[in-house]
Amino acid sequence: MGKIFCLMGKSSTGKDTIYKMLRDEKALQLQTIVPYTTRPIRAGEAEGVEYHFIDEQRLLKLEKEGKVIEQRAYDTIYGIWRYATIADGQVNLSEHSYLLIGTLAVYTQLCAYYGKDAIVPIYIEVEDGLRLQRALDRERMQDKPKYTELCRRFLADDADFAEEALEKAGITRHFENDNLQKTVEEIAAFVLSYNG
Ligand SMILES: Nc1ncnc2c1ncn2[C@@H]1O[C@H](COP(=O)(O)OP(=O)(O)OP(=O)(O)O)[C@@H](O)[C@H]1O
Repeated sequence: MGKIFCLMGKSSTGKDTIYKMLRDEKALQLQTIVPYTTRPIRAGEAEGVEYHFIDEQRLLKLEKEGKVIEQRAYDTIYGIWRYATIADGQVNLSEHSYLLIGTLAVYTQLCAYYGKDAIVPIYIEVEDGLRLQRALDRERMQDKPKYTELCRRFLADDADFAEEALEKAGITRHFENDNLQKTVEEIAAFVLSYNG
């Protein structure tokens, strides 16, 4: 039986970077799940690649049809953006294992939908000062840096990933992302211990 490996961590801990490296590591044979969002499509993104871009009405319809596995809403300075994983036939755990990036709430909802045994948490951690530095460096490279949003997310992180909440969810193992190559190797070995 396959697993869904759920990468989690505060903002700028390297989830996206690590996700791409694990996804591209052929030996791990991890499939991806395209999530859905109501946020506007960004330059460089394509429908069905990073996300399926849908509007609120479509999401509501999917919800009524019982197809929403998990969803979350972010009250951004641009309005409410929703993100969701939808039961649209992408996941077949009898054939494959999957990799996705989630929040603690996503992890909990996935456990409720698929059963705790099917979901493996991978919690990534970076010391706060270093993490803020990486966030700032990344933002500064954008055409229009959004420092207010960066600060909002940084402050929200503590509540989203409170230590008690992690413990309550049974997430005890933490992967420190101090050295990218080493961290990815560690996580890859962890994934292989399930799949191998
Ligand atoms: N081990 C590392 N050493 C140095 N820089 C790193 C390391 N891992 C990731 N980074 C850099 O840190 C920044 C944040 O990484 P990334 O965008 O992957 O994080 P994220 O957790 O997906 O962030 P967010 O949740 O905010 O979208 C990027 O610029 C990335 O290149």
